[in-house]
Order: sequence, then structure tokens, then C-alpha cells
Amino acid sequence: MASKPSAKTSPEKQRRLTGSHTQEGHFRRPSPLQITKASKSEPVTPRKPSQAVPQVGSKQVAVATTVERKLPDSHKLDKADILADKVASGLSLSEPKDGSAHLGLDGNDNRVPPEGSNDQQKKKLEHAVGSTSTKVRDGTSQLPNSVGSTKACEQADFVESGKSSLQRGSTSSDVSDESTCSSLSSSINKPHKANDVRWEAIQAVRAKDGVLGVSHFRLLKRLGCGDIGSVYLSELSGTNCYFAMKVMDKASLASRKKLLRAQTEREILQCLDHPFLPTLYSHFETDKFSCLVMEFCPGGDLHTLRQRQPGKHFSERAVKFYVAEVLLALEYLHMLGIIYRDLKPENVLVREDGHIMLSDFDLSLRCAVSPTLVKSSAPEGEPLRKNPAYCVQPACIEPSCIQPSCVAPTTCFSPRLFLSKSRKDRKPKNEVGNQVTPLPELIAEPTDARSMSFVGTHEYLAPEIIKGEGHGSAVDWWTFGIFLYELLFGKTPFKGSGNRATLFNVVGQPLRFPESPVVSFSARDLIRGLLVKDPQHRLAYKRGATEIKQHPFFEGVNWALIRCASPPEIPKPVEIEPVPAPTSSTSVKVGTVADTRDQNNYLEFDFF
Ligand SMILES: Nc1ncnc2c1ncn2[C@@H]1O[C@H](COP(=O)(O)OP(=O)(O)OP(=O)(O)O)[C@@H](O)[C@H]1O
Repeated sequence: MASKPSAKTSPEKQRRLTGSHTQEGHFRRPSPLQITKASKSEPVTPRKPSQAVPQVGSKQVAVATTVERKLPDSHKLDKADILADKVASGLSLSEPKDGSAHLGLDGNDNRVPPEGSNDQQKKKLEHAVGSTSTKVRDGTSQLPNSVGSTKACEQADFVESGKSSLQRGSTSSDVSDESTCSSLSSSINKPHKANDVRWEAIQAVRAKDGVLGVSHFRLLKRLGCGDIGSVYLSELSGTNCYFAMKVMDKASLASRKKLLRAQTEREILQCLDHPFLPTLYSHFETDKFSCLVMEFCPGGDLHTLRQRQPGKHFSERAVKFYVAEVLLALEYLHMLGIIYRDLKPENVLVREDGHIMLSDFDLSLRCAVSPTLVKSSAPEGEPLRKNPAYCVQPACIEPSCIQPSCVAPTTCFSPRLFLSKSRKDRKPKNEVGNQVTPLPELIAEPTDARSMSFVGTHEYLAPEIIKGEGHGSAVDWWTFGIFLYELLFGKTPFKGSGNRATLFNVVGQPLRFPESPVVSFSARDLIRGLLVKDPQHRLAYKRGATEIKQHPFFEGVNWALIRCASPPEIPKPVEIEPVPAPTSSTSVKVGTVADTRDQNNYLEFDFF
């Protein structure tokens, strides 16, 4: 008997929406800017359940349900928000020599006092905030064309009214701040996806019909809604292949000055070819919409999954798995010159096989990077290029690209590279025969990147972003530390009673650990290394992921084969009842995507 999954909206991102939070687990964290703007004109609407699950034939499709968090009814513009606006709009695009100068504030006002003198810190930050608000009111932005973004989920633009989920939105200044931007290849070339049945299905349609378009897809369910679009579970008609299709209303993007952001995301997605990053199968445009066809992740997001854990936190073993995969994804992104900037559990989706996929690249920063192989596994004296084992091309930095066959998945977490003393003479069980030499050490950190944008999510914002000092790739290592902390302890370390308090805490409060749950010394040590407020003294500042991978917390992780390790949890497949064959999937003349509705068990709207 087929069972329907409980129909809820997609993993929300409400942490991006502002408001006071009462209890952990009830609110999504917001981001200052979007909140600010949204709150001025309209109250934030709580999420509502999404449309019923469509029946898509007697297939098994795992569709994750999500945990809802209550949202505050309305949001107030607070000084921290104004600071956000100020930082977003009042800064020069040039690479900062001294970030404070860009704020137009006295340098001292912008500096945070040493930890411990919290009152003093507050006063100084208050001062900065005050100056900021004045600037904003005076409209003295140094960037005339910069636009503060409303990051709230403006779902009415895209989907039927009242059916959208609110999202914990990320803050962004929407400033094109790439000071050292490199152009990314736009070719869709994904050698690691060669045997993917979904590619084959798409190629078959292309071969048959010439081009792939929206009419080839059936939209089955809205999975979620972000700042720039809505994402739908879609089936490539008649193929049993499911995709996540992100649909963006071009007029809405243009009116909200978000075209650049959408373009950034598309260009980044086109570049990616990594097991823990999304595959972009196709991109097409209609008169009204821009559509991205991506891999569908049925397991929901890590935020939702965490809510379901006992004590609302993951076991340390599970955390090790998830953060290790995220680390590899970030490493790859940095190697491509992409600073992600929006790491949080909501953006980490769970694939059908339980492995993760980092999503949402519209806040990412592209920059120049020169990946360097600092240590080869080749015997001394042997030139690197004579060692065919490792490829240092950005497209395949992942050492697993040279390990195509994965014969012993359970060894992925067995001690291999970083053996403790007691184990050093012991041979790891089931050691994979073709991986006996140490992995090479590759540094792919875009250390020269600088941005002055205010992007992220309150609880995840790095101090240097809040202070407007200019930031680079180290922000990803800060957010990685917050992410690790949240997965382990079930909450973030600097969360205050409101957004403003949170920002003060991030900048001025020392890191503290709760007494429970008990976590290992190595986990706390890693967090301490990552949550260093001065980015230059932060772990991974210079050598990026390489430094983090060598931390004892990851002892035993087989980086090359982690994609074959057993995940902590595999999403349950949900059987969906069959539906009558549709007559047409995109022919209903309903105007816009905003008119999307559930009809004949699948969603239809007019794309043209
Ligand atoms: N590949 C996917 N598989 C399953 N669900 C997805 C996928 N991609 C996105 N979603 C769902 O859709 C929601 C919105 O997607 P997405 O994050 O891409 O929108 P966005 O406009 O970029 O949002 P943001 O406000 O974060 O910029 C996500 O929260 C997630 O629940």
C-alpha cells in the first residue's frame, strides 16, 4: 500500500529572517538585511504547509519532511540591522587596506576591544552602530548603485499565495564586490557524472527533441523557496528521473536587483563536479523564467535532521561524517576560487544515499586562486608529473577521482593517515590496497580574496564581516566552526536574545562550551581553532582545508574514500501513489509561476 509522505514545505531557512528567538528549535535564524527591509513593509508570515504530495506513479521517491520553526510575527529594524545596511552599502569596492576606513568611521570605533571588557565592547559597537544609522539615514552611501537586499522569501513572486515557506534567509548587500574576480568556465563538463542515469535520460531527450525545455518536465511538488526562486521536485517526463528545478522569475529578479546573484549561482553551479556539490543538469530560460535543473536531494537538510535527533544534536561520529564531507566540498570550492559564505545546516542537503550536498551559491564570492601542490606522495626526487596518481587540476582535486573503485566502504573511517601512537604499529583493517601512500598536500586557499559585503546569517556571521573589516576565505572556516558546534551541541555558540545581541556576542563574547552533551577534547579543540575572532589567527587561514583535515578530530577519516563510507542515516524512501498520465505539464494558462497550483496531481503553470 502506498503511503504518502507528510506534506510539508521544504527545509526552511528562517534563520535568515530576523526576530527574537525564544527557544532553540523553534526559530530559524534570520539575517539582518532581509529582515530589516521585510519588516518595514510587511510582517513576516509564518510558514504554511506546502501543497499535497503529488502522485507520480508507483515509484519510490524519498521526500523529506521538515521541522518547522515558529517565526516571530514581526520584525523590528534594530541597530545591528542598520549596521548591516551600512556595511553593505557604505563601503568601497576596492580591496581594503584598512577596513575601518571604508566604513567612514573612526578606526577606533570600529575596533572591538579585547575579550573580557564586554561593556566597553558594547559601547564601542553601539557607537559604530549609531554612526552607521546616521549614515544610512543621510543616504551617504559610498556605493551609489549598491542595493540592500530584502532577503525575505518573497514567495508571492513565485508561487501561489500562502503556500510558500518562510526561509531563514541569508543577509547580503547585493553589492558586486568581487575585487579579484576570475571568470569561471560556463561549460557544463562533468566527467565524474558520466555514468549518471539522469544525464543519460537528459541526453536521450536532447537526441530525440533537439533541445531540452521546461515542457519535458512535470513539476510535482514545491520543495522550498529561497530569496531568488522556488525549487520544485520535477520528473523528466516518462523517465522516472527526478530533479530539483529552481525556477526564478526574471522580472522579479530584475526589480529586486538580484539578477547578478542568480547569475553567480548559475555560473558556479555550471563549474561544479564534485560528489558533495550539486550537479547542474540543465539550464533554460523562458520569457518569464530562468530554470536550473539540479540533482534532487530527498533527505532534507541537516537542520531538519538535527531536530529529529535525540537531544536535537548529532552523535560525534555522525558529526564527523557530515563535517568531513562539508570540508571536502569547501576545499573544492576554495580551489575553484569560490568562497561559499553561507554555510549552515539548512544549506546542507542529504542525498538519497545519505551523503551530503552543499547547496545555495547565490551568496558565494568568486575570486582568484592559485592551487599549489605542496607535498606530493611521489617518492623523493620523482617529479610530480611522473606520478600519475594525483591530478591537480581544479576539476578533480578530490583525490577520490583517482580511486574509481571503492571496494571497502567501511574503511573510510578507519585510522589510516593519522595513526595514534598506540595504533601506529597496527595495520588498519581492510586497508584499501590501492591507497597505501599518503595523500598529497594541496593548498587551495584563495588567501588574497577580499569582500566588503555583509552576507551570511546572524549566528553564522564571522566577526570580520560584522565589523566591516573586509573578509576573505577565512569566513568559511569561521562558519565551519559554528556549523560543527551546532551539530554537536544543538545550538550555536553566540546566539543572543535577538539579532543585535547575537552580533555583539560574535564580536565580543569568548567562546564557551555547554557541559552537556559531552564532546571529545579534539572536537572542542578544533572548534576553538576555528572560532578565533581574528581571521589571521584562525585555523586554516593560510593553508585552508589541509590544516583542518590534519586536526586530530578527523583522525581515522579516509578522505579519499569518504564518499563510500556508510552515512549515519539514509533517508527512507517514500512510496508515492500512481497518478493518471498527464495530458500536458506546462500548458495551463495561468499567467505566472505565482499561479502555480496542484492540479491533476502535478503542478502546472504557464512558462510562456
Ligand atoms: N537539490 C535540491 N534537492 C532538494 N531540495 C532542494 C534542492 N535545492 C533546494 N532545495 C530546497 O529548496 C529550498 C530553496 O532553495 P535554494 O536554497 O536554492 O533557494 P535560494 O533562492 O538560493 O535561497 P536563498 O534564500 O538561500 O538564497 C531549500 O531550502 C531546499 O529546501
